[in-house]
Amino acid sequence: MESYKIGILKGDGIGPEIVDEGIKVIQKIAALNAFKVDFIDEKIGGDAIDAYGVPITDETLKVLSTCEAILMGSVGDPKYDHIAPELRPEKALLKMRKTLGLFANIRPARLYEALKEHSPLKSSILSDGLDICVVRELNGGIYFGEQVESADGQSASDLMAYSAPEVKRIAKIAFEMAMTRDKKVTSVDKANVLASSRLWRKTVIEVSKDFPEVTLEHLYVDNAAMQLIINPMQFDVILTSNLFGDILSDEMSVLTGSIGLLPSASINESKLGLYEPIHGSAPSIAGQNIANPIATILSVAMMFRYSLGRHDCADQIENAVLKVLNNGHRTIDLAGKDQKSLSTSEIGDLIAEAL
Ligand SMILES: NC(=O)c1ccc[n+]([C@@H]2O[C@H](COP(=O)([O-])OP(=O)(O)OC[C@H]3O[C@@H](n4cnc5c(N)ncnc54)[C@H](O)[C@@H]3O)[C@@H](O)[C@H]2O)c1
Ligand SMILES: CC(C)[C@H](C(=O)O)[C@@H](O)C(=O)O
Ligand SMILES: [Mg+2]
Repeated sequence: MESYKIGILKGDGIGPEIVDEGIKVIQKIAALNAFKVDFIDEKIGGDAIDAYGVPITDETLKVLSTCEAILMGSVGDPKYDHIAPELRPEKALLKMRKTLGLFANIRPARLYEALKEHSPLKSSILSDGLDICVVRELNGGIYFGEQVESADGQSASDLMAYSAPEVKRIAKIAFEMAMTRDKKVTSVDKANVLASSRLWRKTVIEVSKDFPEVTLEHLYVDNAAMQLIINPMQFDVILTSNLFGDILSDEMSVLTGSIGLLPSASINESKLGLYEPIHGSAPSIAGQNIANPIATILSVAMMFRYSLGRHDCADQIENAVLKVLNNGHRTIDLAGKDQKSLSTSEIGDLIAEAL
């Protein structure tokens, strides 16, 4: 019997609740398609700090590197806001992304017909639905540049640096993605101000020559943030750097109705992938069984598509999510004022049943 080894990182806040629903869906899919899954539970973030004193251990990273894919919930909690920067829960995520070489962060956003009224945008702006894929560079830029804090605590700096090979490899992913979609890439930078963005733009233009069928446009990030609101239909693939991609993807999630819906894949050269919702640990709703698990469940679908090569299972999961939404089932982030909301686990049950 075919079998897959999947690393599980529940993490902090709503992480354990939403990952449990992801596991529920994997178990049902495995039963339906007659394959076996070995779940390897590891700790990350505050959960690891409490157990081991560090947000991720080298042993955990080693174990994860032997998996075919990793499913993560989220990390972070205000209670760790004042510990040393190297020990923060978020540092674990950055270390894992870097150590495992997960340089390509794919963040698709789709507005489902059933959720149209949940988008803050007028229906005239969203006439044909919305289907955008952000391809975010995840191993470089300001997240990994030199950080300096003066001894007197009066100045600090973060370096935003990119090399041409780093830009090239993520640009290639974006153009390849565009070839499977509407053949348009919008590269977002700040080339009117930043040297690293000028290198970014020059390199993206070079890579575009290998993809003559793809239309390439460039936008400055400030304008891109505005264009996402006034004319989101113009976008197909958005190619951008680590920081800009982080910000624009949260903005984009709102257009689809809720940040609780958006999945992500972070992939390396050998297709090992980390799959996680784009949102965080949502501390204020943690432990109440009310978080939306759909972003996590759609991340599981991406796992089957990108790391496990099981497009059939990915389609099955995406169709089940669609069915549940079309039947009007909602967690509290999407329930109307007079509408009954379902819990995290009830939505997970319904999706598993709909498979
Ligand atoms: N990948 C990650 O693990 C990740 C991503 C972003 C933020 N964080 C961390 O999470 C913590 C909280 O950060 P934040 O508040 O800025 O962002 P957040 O994404 O956790 O929450 C933003 C808002 O969205 C809501 N929300 C998020 N996910 C939801 C879901 N599934 N269902 C319903 N509502 C949801 C929250 O309640 C909150 O109102 C911080 O420690 C931050 O560093 C972690
Ligand atoms: C928690 C944080 C390090 C992370 C990021 O900035 O990449 C998060 O916001 C995300 O979007 O995955
Ligand atoms: Mg983010």
